[in-house]
Amino acid sequence: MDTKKKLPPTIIFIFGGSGDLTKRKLIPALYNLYLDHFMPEKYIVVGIGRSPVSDEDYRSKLLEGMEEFSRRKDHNGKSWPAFAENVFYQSRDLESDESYKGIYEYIEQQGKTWGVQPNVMFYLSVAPQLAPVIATKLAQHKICDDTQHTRIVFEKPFGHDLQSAKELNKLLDSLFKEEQIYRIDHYLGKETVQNILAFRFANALFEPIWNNHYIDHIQITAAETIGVEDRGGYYDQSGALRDMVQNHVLQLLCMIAMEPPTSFDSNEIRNKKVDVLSAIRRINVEDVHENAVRGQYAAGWQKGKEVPGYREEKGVEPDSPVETFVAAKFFVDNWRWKNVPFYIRTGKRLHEKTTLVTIQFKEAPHYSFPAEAADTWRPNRLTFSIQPQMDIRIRFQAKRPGTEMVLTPVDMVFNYAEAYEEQEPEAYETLLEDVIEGNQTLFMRADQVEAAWEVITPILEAWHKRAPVDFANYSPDSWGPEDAEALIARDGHFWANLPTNTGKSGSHK
Ligand SMILES: NC(=O)C1=CN([C@@H]2O[C@H](COP(=O)(O)OP(=O)(O)OC[C@H]3O[C@@H](n4cnc5c(N)ncnc54)[C@H](OP(=O)(O)O)[C@@H]3O)[C@@H](O)[C@H]2O)C=CC1
Ligand SMILES: O=C1O[C@H](COP(=O)(O)O)[C@@H](O)[C@H](O)[C@H]1O
Repeated sequence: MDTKKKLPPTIIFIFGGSGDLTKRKLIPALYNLYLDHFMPEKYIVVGIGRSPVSDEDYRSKLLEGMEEFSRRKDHNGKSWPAFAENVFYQSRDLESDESYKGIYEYIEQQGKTWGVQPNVMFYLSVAPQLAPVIATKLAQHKICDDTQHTRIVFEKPFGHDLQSAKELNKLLDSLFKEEQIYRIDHYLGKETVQNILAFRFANALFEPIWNNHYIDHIQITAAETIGVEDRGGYYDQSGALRDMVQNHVLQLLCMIAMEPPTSFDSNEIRNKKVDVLSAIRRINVEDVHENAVRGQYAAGWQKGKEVPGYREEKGVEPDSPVETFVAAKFFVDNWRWKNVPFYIRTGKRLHEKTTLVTIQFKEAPHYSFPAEAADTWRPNRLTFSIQPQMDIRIRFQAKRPGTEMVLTPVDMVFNYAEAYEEQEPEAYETLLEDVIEGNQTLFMRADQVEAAWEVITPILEAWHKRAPVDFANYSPDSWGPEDAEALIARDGHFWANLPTNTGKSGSHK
């Protein structure tokens, strides 16, 4: 069978088709979907930007680096040239009405050629300030009507703060149906993130202990080694709290903390996540310094390479107060999670690229072993290693081989690469496939976005009021500022990293 599902003919407009995200993520994802037979039989991809580029040059530019980003080489008779035949470029200014007349006519014409009204996806891969302009013009020109035929995809950031997110949601609500709107959080498309739900809700084993009776605390780490690269202009208006915590980190928290859904219906899942976000205790602005820490990377060395400090990056103000690191402590005020701290940290130019969710269980209630047997006794720990290492591991005590009773912590590991031959899809592949098929489960609903903004608003306010202290306060290749260690150490814990013997069962520090 050539296509897994019979999908209607589809036109995919990528607004911002000449941009970075399109080249690095969107086109490789669409190409991989095509290779895997997940694209509709009839499709057209139209990149739109202002730069004048011919179709041929556009395709050549997209192909540069494709080897690096595409998972697979040509197979099953499918190839880049055959895919690219249906990829076009149009030079249009998306602030001008003329452009939308042209887009309208293009869709009409293509519908006639195919003999059917096509599904149309508009992917807004443009700067966020263009989003309301484009949405308004799409509606004014009756291009994005309120039928299921048209879908509109919004990249992050969705709003700059609670107020602007509300305004954008209000505008979109006045123009489109919620079923047409896809707000992307690419972490939700990651295979290992989706597997948190499978792990929790497809297995009966863990649910009875998934609560404050057995869980001591939870940690979420989303660490990156890169700096802001060429996105300094954007990042300096954003910072780590907006860029990572408001969306990706809080969504991970929701996956861990949500109640079991009654079905896999997209609204049911999203309702359960909104419940978590609404239950997160709002930190008083005056108490933010006790619950949240910020940092900014200094100049220094990383993996043998000299790297600039944040304030020396292109597009960044030389006295920028913007944070490149955040650590915070949250509580989810409900029956399940009462008094269980959720520690989160994220930052750039850290020691390792790693995204980890760690569930730390409480200590065994009674040590029946002799004290000398258990000097490295550790409480049980479950770790979801999201990336780049992809595994789920459970730490437990085992007897070390020998005549003496000596206990050491070991890991039982489920490793994706060892368990499955198939290569996992990139997040954008999963998400684009869902938009093509009209499945909103992995996309943010309006109330979800607003609830997440509400969680971070007190921190934004407190940091806006108080000048940052001691910036730049952490070195490249470190784990962030010392205050982040203090935040968790005050509660008698320390940040968890993956054991160095990653991927194999073995002893655990
Ligand atoms: N790049 C990344 O890694 C990530 C990006 N994002 C988000 O994705 C979006 C796009 O980011 P990115 O690709 O990096 O941005 P770029 O700056 O690389 O690209 C912006 C695109 O917008 C086009 N554009 C700008 N103004 C107009 C206009 N008036 N009319 C038509 N086209 C216009 C540009 O075309 P031209 O220059 O030809 O006019 C270009 O194609 C942003 O919202 C960003 O926050 C989210 C996560 C990661
Ligand atoms: O959304 C964003 O995510 C990336 C990190 O994504 P990952 O999939 O590589 O973990 C981050 O670098 C970027 O600043 C942020 O906008």
